[in-house]
Amino acid sequence: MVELSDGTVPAATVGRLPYYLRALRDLAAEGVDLTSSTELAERSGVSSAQLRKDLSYLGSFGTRGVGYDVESLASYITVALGLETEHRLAIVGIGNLGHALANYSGYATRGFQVVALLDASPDVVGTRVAGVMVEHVREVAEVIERERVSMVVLALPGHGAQDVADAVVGSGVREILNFAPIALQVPDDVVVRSVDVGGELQILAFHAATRAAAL
Ligand SMILES: NC(=O)c1ccc[n+]([C@@H]2O[C@H](COP(=O)([O-])OP(=O)(O)OC[C@H]3O[C@@H](n4cnc5c(N)ncnc54)[C@H](O)[C@@H]3O)[C@@H](O)[C@H]2O)c1
Repeated sequence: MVELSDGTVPAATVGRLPYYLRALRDLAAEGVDLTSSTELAERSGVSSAQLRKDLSYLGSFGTRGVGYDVESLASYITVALGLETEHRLAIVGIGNLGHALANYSGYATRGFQVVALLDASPDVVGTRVAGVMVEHVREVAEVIERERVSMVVLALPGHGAQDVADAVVGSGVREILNFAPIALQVPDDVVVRSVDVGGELQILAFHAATRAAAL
């Protein structure tokens, strides 16, 4: 039994596990049964020392001179990440971003299913996106209960996001992926992961500026 939630596994390690899992699944799809830390690290975009350290937090894996068993390590990480049971997602805010997220086809293979879409606009409510009917955000609590939603993605403007987050948390959801440009206030037992493409691009711009300054 792996316990990732008790703080014994560093957050940065947890953040890299999905990359290891994806690399392992690619290897399995290619018919590879055994892999080395060098190969798995290379495919995951980390050093092999980092990979070995990360995996050491989860337990003891691999046989010296033989490598890692692809299937069993993938299963172990799948369990560690809580992906052996499917997570049911709701997306709130079905504009440009919400449409793109709803239509993303990669959820199923990674343990997720989009079961509910919500918006506030009459232009969108009642339409179907990726096969799911968009419902009004005022019904978010009922929808979460009916569809047994376990995670919510917020893709609405910043000004409405806190109210929606409060309703979502009030309905029992403890994991939120936030694209709205605000820092959400949530209780301590709620995990919010915020995505900021603009911020990531600014970091790349910093590296570009640093490289240019060094020339
Ligand atoms: N974090 C990132 O990297 C990133 C990237 C792109 C967009 N965004 C943010 O994501 C949000 C959506 O962007 P977009 O381009 O899809 O905008 P958009 O205007 O196309 O869509 C926003 C949608 O949210 C709906 N909405 C507004 N208030 C709502 C409420 N209270 N409850 C439910 N739905 C509501 C609108 O009706 C609309 O359909 C914006 O806040 C934007 O800043 C973030």
